[in-house]
Amino acid sequence: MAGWYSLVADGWVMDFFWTSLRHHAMKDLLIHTQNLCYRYGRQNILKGLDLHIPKGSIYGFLGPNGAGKTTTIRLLLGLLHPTAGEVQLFGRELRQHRAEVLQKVGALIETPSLYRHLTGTENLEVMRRLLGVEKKRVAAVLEMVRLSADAHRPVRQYSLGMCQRLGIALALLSDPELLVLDEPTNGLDPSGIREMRQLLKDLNQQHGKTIFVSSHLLSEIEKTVTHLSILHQGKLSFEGSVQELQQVAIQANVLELEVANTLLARDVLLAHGLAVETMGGNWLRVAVQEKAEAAVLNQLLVEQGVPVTGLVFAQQSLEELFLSMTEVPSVETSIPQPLALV
Ligand SMILES: Nc1ncnc2c1ncn2[C@@H]1O[C@H](COP(=O)(O)OP(=O)(O)OP(=O)(O)O)[C@@H](O)[C@H]1O
Repeated sequence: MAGWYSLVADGWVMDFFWTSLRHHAMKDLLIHTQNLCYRYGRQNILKGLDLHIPKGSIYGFLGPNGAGKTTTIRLLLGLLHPTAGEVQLFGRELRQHRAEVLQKVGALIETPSLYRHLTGTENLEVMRRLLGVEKKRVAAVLEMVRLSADAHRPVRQYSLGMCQRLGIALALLSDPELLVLDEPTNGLDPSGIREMRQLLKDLNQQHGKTIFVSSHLLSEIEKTVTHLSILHQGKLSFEGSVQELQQVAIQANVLELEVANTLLARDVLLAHGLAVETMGGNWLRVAVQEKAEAAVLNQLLVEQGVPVTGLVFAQQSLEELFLSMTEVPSVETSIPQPLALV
């Protein structure tokens, strides 16, 4: 039986939940990667990513620090070349149509490069001239990121959240259809994070922007995104809608058992190939696929001389599911072990 971690590793999630995006009409995908691979020297960072970012979505790209999010974004923007696989933007292969497709993309990678002695307006004006866009875009993008009131203050007086919003305003100057944002909430306080979430929703819903946003925290973007993928050790462990991820969490039942002898119970369960986590007191956690397995496990433990004194189902939160998909599992391995002698 698969545990909640091996459930993902076994491809169970892929088989049952990677459906809606894979079958999205290709013309509706603003970003599509196939078997995207990247290596720094001998280190394989990305091992065959198939990303599907639908037009009109806010797509969260999740993974812990060092997972390869920035590397992926650099590949999407043509700043790095894949060691294998390809990137399509707006249905066209990036390498062959680079200039044409990238003019429809605005990007913010990590912290924006800003002239701190210049005002918000002046920073935008410098970029506006470089891009050759209309003068009225400056006021328009300041309004979009809600910086109009602070536009004439020098950037050195801006908070980190204001700097991030000015960075997004810079990315919006050319009126791109697609915004690519690398961890825009990094380092922001809770109110800055809330403002950023609202800004992304407004840009999506009121201004029609498709947004690809990376983050290492599900909780920061869970309520904002329409679709998401989870990057783990160079591969995607999930891609789909938020509702589909919730379905995975619901189906990944976790059974909590109170037993008289946790060491013996643990050995019995491990010997049957189950993923077991020791909790406080006399409690153990076991991942099961169906609720009916509770009765089977109860009987098994009793037969092996371990009375079960408590039995509760705990549903995984999305955050727990995300952690189980991206961390080295805290559960003990499900390698079968010999039964301990009573
Ligand atoms: N120029 C480089 N040369 C060698 N290795 C690199 C280089 N840039 C990144 N790496 C490595 O590639 C891996 C992925 O890095 P990347 O910055 O893409 O991850 P990330 O998911 O964006 O992480 P973070 O959230 O910490 O920025 C890391 O192990 C990193 O050390």
